[in-house]
Amino acid sequence: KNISSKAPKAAFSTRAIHSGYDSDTENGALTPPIYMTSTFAFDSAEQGGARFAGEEEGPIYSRLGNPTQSILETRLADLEEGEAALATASGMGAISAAFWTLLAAGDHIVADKTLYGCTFALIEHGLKKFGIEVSYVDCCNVEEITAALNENTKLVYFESPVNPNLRVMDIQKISDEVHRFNSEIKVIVDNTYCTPAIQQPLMLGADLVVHSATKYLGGHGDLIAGAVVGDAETIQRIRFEGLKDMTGAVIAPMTAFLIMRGLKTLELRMQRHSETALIIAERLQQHPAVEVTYYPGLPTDPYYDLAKQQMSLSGGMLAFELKGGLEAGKSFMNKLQMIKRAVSLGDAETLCQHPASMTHSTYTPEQRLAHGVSEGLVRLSIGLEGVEDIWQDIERGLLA
Ligand SMILES: C/C=C(/N=C/c1c(COP(=O)(O)O)cnc(C)c1O)C(=O)O
Repeated sequence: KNISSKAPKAAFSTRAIHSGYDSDTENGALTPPIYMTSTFAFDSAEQGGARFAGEEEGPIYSRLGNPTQSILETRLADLEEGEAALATASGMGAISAAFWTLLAAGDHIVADKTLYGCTFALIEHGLKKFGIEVSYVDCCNVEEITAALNENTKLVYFESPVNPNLRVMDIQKISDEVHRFNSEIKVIVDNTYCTPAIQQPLMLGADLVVHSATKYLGGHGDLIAGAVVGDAETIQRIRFEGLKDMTGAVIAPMTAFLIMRGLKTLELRMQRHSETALIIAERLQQHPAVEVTYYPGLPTDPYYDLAKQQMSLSGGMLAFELKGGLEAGKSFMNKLQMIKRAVSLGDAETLCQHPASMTHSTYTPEQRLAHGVSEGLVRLSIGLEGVEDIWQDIERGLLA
């Protein structure tokens, strides 16, 4: 049962646990069954035809949809305050399915200058190859966005906070200004760093939200998945064009089940990640070996006020630079013992990586300079371990 449909809206954590699933329909099973099937039998030839024609509801084939996946999609749409959601095999599957569905040769998009490395690569080595124009701007400055809009602009795309440098954008202001110019332009926000537990871009005027569900939504470093959330019509188009035919980036039923398991503790985990990250950020900021610390929860952070306004918590991601630059950063990383040197983020385990040579190595050094990914930056995904254990590992690295 979608609890929220009966009473006044249930709490976020209640909906994260229950929304979209009714055990009465599944022999009382407390948790959603995993439909490990590639295809579904029809009662008759006519029923099969009716389902393909969209005249009758019901499953057809697991690339077009699967009951376990559908429960997850209902839940994600509920949590992000969208009409519908599409779960995909990866975050890049979600982003590419959206781009390929919504764009055609000759179209123009505006994107923030700093994007996750593979999103940047999708634009540079994918969209551009098919005649799509891109303007990279600093989306923290709304005037730069509106100045870049033209009659061919179809999408405005950004992450907030940004991976890896934690710049924050004013989602409401951007959405208002872009839609004032042309209400047909879709504002797409990558909400991976926050999750709906912290920030709901659709409530701030955005048209679509994308996620790497690999990260906080799954929350346990044990899957790769993605999601797009938005209005029913657009999600339907992305499902039946970008997903079904163009990317085939279909989510596995087992993965959908694991994400629903992760969602049950999402609010709890984001609270703990945020609480610990703030303590670590404050200590880093005060440490003599640290040049600069980026964390929107620090009162001294340039994005502190805006983050306070549009994010309920400050999240578990932070980044910093050491006074000795890149070499010191690498030496720091190589001294870590409990903290893992690994890309990805949002796991119970604290992870540390070097964007310039890892997640953002798709940018050339010149591009990194222009797009705001500095060579010495170290990124931390603060996990759920004890804060003193995390700090002890970090401090050991800093003493090096
Ligand atoms: C190794 C991966 C990292 N990130 C990924 C990512 C994706 C892409 O998501 P899949 O990896 O395709 O699920 C989309 N959007 C954002 C803001 C991301 O950070 C990483 O940064 O460490």
